[in-house]
Amino acid sequence: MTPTSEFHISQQTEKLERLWQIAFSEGFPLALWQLPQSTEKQLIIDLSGSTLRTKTDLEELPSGFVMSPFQGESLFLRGDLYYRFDSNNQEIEDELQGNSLQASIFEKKYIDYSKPLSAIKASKANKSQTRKSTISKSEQGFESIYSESIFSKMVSEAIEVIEGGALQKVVLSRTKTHTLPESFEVIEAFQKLCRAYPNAFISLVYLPEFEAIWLGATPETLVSVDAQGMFKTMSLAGTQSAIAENGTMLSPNDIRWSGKEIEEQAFVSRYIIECFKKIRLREYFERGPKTVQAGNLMHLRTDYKVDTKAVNFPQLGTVMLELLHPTSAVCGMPKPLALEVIAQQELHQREFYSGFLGPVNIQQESHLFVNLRTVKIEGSHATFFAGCGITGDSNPSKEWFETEMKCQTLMNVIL
Ligand SMILES: C=C(O[C@H]1C=CC=C(C(=O)O)[C@@H]1O)C(=O)O
Repeated sequence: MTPTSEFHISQQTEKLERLWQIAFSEGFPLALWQLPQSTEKQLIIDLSGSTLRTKTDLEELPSGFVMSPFQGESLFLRGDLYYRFDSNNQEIEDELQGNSLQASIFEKKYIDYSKPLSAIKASKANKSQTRKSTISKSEQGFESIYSESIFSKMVSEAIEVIEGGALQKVVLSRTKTHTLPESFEVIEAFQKLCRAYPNAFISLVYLPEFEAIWLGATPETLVSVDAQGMFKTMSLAGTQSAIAENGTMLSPNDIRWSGKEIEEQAFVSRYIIECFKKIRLREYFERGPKTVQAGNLMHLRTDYKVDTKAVNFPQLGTVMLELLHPTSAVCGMPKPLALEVIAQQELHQREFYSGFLGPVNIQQESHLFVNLRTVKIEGSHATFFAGCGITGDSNPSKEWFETEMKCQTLMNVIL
């Protein structure tokens, strides 16, 4: 190998990290992700200077990345620059790249390979140090507005509403904030999640206007439409640990579900079928429920599929997205009352937790996921979000423990 090609290879493996650091310090919104069961990482950088707020219309939007809060308008990150990297972080350069001129202008302007990556990281650390001072004081370790007794009281009050008869299910959530270790690096954390959870959608999104980075490993597809026009969604609910008491990993066949968990997941399936009924769509394929593993957890999942070409319904993705979100995997049934109970009971704003996110119109595909198993990073603080489905048969301390396990999915890997 010649010294020049060695230099090229080291440039290539560092490129992902350099692009992230540069876009972050210059204040460009950007998103990095790995689709489930793929080893390819994709990155887009929005150079427009302001993030667009828009309805997620899959027929109208150009290539980009959608980040939607639980309630309110979605943000759209334009894919001005688009990169793909293989499992060794080597850039994949082929005809799909499509923006080579803009990319080379950007890279010439901002990337200085004579400056070691460590120096760029150090200047970035100084920036986030400045941000840190704007965040409320925190003890070392962890803090939360929720204690087990506060959360259990919320769950008990929700059960009382359910017993009153008007509400069938509600998903209540909580947060938990930690100080990040000194050695914490977002790209490294992202890579760790990619390795730990190959079946999840792993994402890292920087939103300068919120001064926050969102990192996540969600197991739940909300709406996906592939290049062949195949629409997919899923009903995911019911949670158990995937780890036995002796510390060994369980297999899905070892799991037995209680009536409460079966009912909780059936509510989500029924909700999806109601959405199909609203648009008089009968030609959907349904498979499940089956037990699936999501990292340290097991869930019950039913998959739904529609061939939009066969039913001549190209806008199905957009129409279903509008009907589905928020599903009763994150909200409840009936939806309006569940939203009221969430607003009354929860002490935090959900922000982007339990919203949806994902690439839109990239290589003629759109893949939107429910933003679960997610953490918001602001300066040196990480806020974890987790929720659980409450039905009439819920037990408050079990629900607390369930949210604890859901926070662990990310905490185990990044803290
Ligand atoms: C609301 C969350 O999970 C949903 C998805 C799977 C299982 C769930 C449950 O068992 O409650 C939730 O519906 C979360 O992870 O914060």
